[in-house]
Amino acid sequence: MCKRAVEIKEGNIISIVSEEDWPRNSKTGQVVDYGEAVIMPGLIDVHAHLDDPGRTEWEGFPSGTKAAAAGGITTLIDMPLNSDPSTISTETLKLKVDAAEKRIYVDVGFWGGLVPENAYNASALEALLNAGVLGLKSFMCPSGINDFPMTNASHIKEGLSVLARYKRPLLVHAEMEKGSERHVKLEDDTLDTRSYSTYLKTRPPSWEEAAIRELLTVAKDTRTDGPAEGAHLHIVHLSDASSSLDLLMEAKTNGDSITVETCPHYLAFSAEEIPDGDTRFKCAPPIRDAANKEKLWEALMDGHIDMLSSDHSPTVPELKLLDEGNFLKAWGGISSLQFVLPVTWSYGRKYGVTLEQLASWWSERPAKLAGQVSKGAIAIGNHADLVVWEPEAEFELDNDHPVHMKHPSISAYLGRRLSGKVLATISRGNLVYKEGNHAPAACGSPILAT
Ligand SMILES: NC(=O)N[C@H]1NC(=O)NC1=O
Ligand SMILES: [Zn+2]
Ligand SMILES: [Zn+2]
Repeated sequence: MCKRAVEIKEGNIISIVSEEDWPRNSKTGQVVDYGEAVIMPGLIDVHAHLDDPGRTEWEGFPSGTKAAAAGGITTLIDMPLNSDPSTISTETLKLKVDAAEKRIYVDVGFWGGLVPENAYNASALEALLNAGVLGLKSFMCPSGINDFPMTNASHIKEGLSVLARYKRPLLVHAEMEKGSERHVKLEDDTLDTRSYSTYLKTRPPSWEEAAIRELLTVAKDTRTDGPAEGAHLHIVHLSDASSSLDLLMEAKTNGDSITVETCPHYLAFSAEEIPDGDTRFKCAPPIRDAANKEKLWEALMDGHIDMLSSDHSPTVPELKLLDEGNFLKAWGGISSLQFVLPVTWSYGRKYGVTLEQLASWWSERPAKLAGQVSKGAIAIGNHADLVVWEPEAEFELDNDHPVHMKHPSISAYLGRRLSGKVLATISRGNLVYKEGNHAPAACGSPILAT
């Protein structure tokens, strides 16, 4: 690894100086020497639920962005659901932006929701895009949130045709309920609801495969000279590394404008090790078996999975039903925002993950997806969004570890030993986090597309 100095002025990177050139380039400004630590582009998490406004007892902009800053994330894009109301109109976007104002420690952009109510209303979607959402998000199965109903392929086709004019993406939660393929009947009262395998059987890989197969009937519109050229489809949180992934690889070969993310929890955990009743691990799609996890790593290392995101989807501890341990009734969602960098690094080392790959999965490609041309790389002219961290420093994620998310107790990572300690996080030149402390003021900026 080479030694470099990054020179920052007014929030931007103005030069990158090599070690030999330091003396000649010595400047009058403040110099901070981070010694042997690694300086990488700040992470960009394109998939986080901060639940603000309306469900701030679940998370919130201040706690969520403090956790992000402590984890080296300098930008996050907030999902349109789990807040109340959902972000599906210009009015509800305004509520988001107002709620973020002066309460965020890193930059925050917003996805808008594509729902049946607005899907056939091009002018409503245009208004939402004009108001600054970076793209849209929809579900192909029930979302768990009443004012965020699911979409079908025809809604998605309509959405893509509007997005094409804005060159912005549609993110899709790709699971489609196939009743006949549920391997358990939910009304069966002999089910062992504390057993993870019971839950796993309720959402088989065929649900992901069915959704992706359906999506690909409209994804071809995004090809060059297709009716939705300029639009882009992005599959969120892929868990199934078999047929679903094969379909996506084929679509890419055919020229569809399509990318896919997976999340650290699918790369760190496997079904076999999830204890009975431990609903901290419940998410959708579910964490699958160890063989699937190996295949996900292979696909990530081979470049078939494009990027990573947290899908940080917290709730209040009561709704995780940890006492009862009922996997069928507990809230589905993993709490992870602060830990994604050390988790990806710690669990990825045995696969030979490099720092360059981390920067590609967590910064460069997410920036491209979210249309952030001034972010995602340490380059002259870019925002000075940086994480300084020590890959070799190990720490125990025990009760003494400072955790900034609103409900640390529901995180499946608690109790793990991780390597990779964030020393400092710099967002647009501001030191937003340093060794356990945050900047006194919440100086992140809301990001609106123009
Ligand atoms: N509504 C919501 O956040 N759902 C998320 N939770 C989860 O585990 N998967 C999701 O899509
Ligand atoms: Zn989802
Ligand atoms: Zn999500």
